[in-house]
Amino acid sequence: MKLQPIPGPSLPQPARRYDTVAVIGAGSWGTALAATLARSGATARLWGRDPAVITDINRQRENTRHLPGVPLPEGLFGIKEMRDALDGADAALIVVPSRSVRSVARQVALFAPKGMPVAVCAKGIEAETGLLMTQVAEEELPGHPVGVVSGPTFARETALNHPTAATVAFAFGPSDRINPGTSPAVRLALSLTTESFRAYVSDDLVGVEVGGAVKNVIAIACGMMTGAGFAENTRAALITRGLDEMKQLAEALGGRRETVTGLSGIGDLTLTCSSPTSRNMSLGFQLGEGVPRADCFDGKPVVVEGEMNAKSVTDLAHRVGVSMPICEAVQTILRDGADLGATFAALWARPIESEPRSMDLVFDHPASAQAIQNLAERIS
Ligand SMILES: NC(=O)C1=CN([C@@H]2O[C@H](COP(=O)(O)OP(=O)(O)OC[C@H]3O[C@@H](n4cnc5c(N)ncnc54)[C@H](OP(=O)(O)O)[C@@H]3O)[C@@H](O)[C@H]2O)C=CC1
Ligand SMILES: O=C(CO)COP(=O)(O)O
Repeated sequence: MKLQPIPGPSLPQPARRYDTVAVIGAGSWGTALAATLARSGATARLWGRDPAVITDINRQRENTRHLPGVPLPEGLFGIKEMRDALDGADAALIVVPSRSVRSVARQVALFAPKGMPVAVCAKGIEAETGLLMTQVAEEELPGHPVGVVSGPTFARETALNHPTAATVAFAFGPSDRINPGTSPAVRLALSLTTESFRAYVSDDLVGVEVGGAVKNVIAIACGMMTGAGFAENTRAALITRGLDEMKQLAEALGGRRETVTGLSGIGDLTLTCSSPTSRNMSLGFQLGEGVPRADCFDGKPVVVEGEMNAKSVTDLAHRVGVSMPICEAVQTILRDGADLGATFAALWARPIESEPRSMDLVFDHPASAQAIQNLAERIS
């Protein structure tokens, strides 16, 4: 008698990294991610809009404009034409400032074959629409799985191979649940894994992205109060209450609370609020010291996402009925020109609230106008 194979459940397939990844945006973070991909054994095609930067990357093995002093590994190739970067690639990362994500995703759609996974690595919310970055990319890239890479990752440290961890999030469809090894999240996480870069996988895009957008605004607040001369108590209060604002917004938009306590939430919030390496913290610090905006960073243009996103974050919070008083304070100072000292004094003098918010208790207290005035003077 001849034995027939018994049909059974298909075995999960092993995970395989992407061999070739296009990195669209040759700034500091795009270069650091391309270096990580190349170190993990993938071919990293790094596209930038400025041919001089690309020439430097290929000739000097260094991005002298955005990441000077960091040697770039083999396997990383600077590419001048976006079409060439995307042609035959297995996946793409979009790594430009949030305000440019829509226009860049539109260009990517011209050259990326349908089905190619695209991860957005910018941190922000679109000003005009209130959409998260992956929602913007999804509008421009129909037919592509769209995800996000986010976490506590200063570009220079990542590029210098310091131990670093981040989250890669894509939606998991039914086939991804049966075969997670073939899902874009797992494959991209593998493609980024090196001896020093550790990637976690998630399916909560909203939770991950809200963390990245809100932490920058809170970091500006921390910088402002540090620059004004206050210290650790103040910063810890802002980080903790900032985390609460992040959590409320993420949940209101359908994200998960536990994502906010992960790398892309509290991880990135702590990093960004703790170090002058952060451009957001640093802007806040200079403003807190009284430096006029035009003179911050010695007048050089610097990407400060929290400054660009304070309004989009608070507008979105209004729309979904979430109270975000710290983000609101930053927004009023940056965008409406409110006085920094008076705004923070008013923030501190708000009615007594419950922690957790779910107790839903609010009590007025007799903070006199004089007390608020006193604190405002100490801050200014
Ligand atoms: N730096 C970091 O540590 C990290 C940054 N991020 C996020 O990454 C995103 C990018 O920031 P980052 O790399 O730091 O910024 P950088 O200022 O270092 O680089 C920005 C890059 O984007 C390019 N760019 C801007 N607009 C366009 C456009 N319309 N088309 C094509 N290219 C464009 C710039 O080109 P050009 O040089 O020609 O102006 C530059 O190469 C931000 O959202 C940031 O929050 C996330 C994690 C870590
Ligand atoms: O997002 C970052 C680290 O995770 C970079 O922070 P800054 O943009 O404030 O420098």
